[in-house]
Amino acid sequence: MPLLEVKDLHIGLQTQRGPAEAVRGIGFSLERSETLGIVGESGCGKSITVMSLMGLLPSTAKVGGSIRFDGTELVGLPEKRMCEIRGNRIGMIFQEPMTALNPVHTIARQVGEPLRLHRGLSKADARKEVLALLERVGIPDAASRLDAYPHQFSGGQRQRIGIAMALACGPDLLIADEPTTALDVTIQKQILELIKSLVAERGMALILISHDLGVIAQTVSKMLVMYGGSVVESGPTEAVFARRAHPYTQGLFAARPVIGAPRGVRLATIKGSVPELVDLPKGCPFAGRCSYTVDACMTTRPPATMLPQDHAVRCIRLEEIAAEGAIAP
Ligand SMILES: Nc1ncnc2c1ncn2[C@@H]1O[C@H](COP(=O)(O)OP(=O)(O)OP(=O)(O)O)[C@@H](O)[C@H]1O
Repeated sequence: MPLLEVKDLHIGLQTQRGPAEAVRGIGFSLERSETLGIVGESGCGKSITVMSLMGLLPSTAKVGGSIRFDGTELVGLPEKRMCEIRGNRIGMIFQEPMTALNPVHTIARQVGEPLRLHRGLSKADARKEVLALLERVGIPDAASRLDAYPHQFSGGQRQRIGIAMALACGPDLLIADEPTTALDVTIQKQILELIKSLVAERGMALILISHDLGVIAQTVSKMLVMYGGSVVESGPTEAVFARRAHPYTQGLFAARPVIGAPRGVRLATIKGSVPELVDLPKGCPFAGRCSYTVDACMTTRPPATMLPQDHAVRCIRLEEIAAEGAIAP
């Protein structure tokens, strides 16, 4: 049984322009200790997807389909039972560490809180455990800083504290939503290395959201490419990187910054912008921006075509695009 199995997940949200589907029938699964990346432009539904795994969607959201975590169905799970899973079996690291940290509580209190809540540890035992965690995530001189407040730490250190909090109860699944985006470039690498080493050391499964394809390549073994609330391509990271079968994936690769590119060379961008949820076409979500679009793309939801190695692509023009030699080697 996989640790996590998501099937036909739909998430409806109330937007300013009325109700809209932010996630439109996605599926994936994750074994214990497996690592999965989610890529896609801003607004394509990555955060909403992982928020649904944590039971943290707005109360007006409508969720359909199934999210099975270690045998328990999370869709429709009462909040009390969801609380037993969130922060205990599933830990989350946020883009902005202050999302997880409370400015008015000491580090010892807040990192220790999940330990007291879920593990029933005494204050003194939680404090000992917090010290060990802070030392593991690389907070210098942690023993003398247990009673400090978040603002007394740098941005990188706050993210380390956020990681300690997410790990406190030894979760089976760690979710990291753009965990390095808000940090200085030099710190980004260190935080990513820390996450990777902790995931390997503790045998946790990982879901990493990143817009950085380099980070995805270095960190996860399989990946989803999302667009307009759908998964347009998925598979082992190596296979997706090698073939880039969907026109949207090709666009993402073409638009990525290349280290060492001559100055003044402009990056390619994907023409057009992400459509608003209420304006998504009935068929392929990318149809409005894709240079291969034909009429059928606007009306038909593309079924998944399976390529070797469990690599799936949702594009009805896959064969023509391959025949035109448009696929990058
Ligand atoms: N609470 C909300 N109410 C209404 N619409 C929302 C809400 N949260 C997100 N959305 C919309 O849902 C869509 C998906 O958002 P989501 O945050 O999941 O995208 P994302 O791919 O994670 O982008 P980003 O990288 O910017 O976080 C967007 O169109 C967004 O505007």
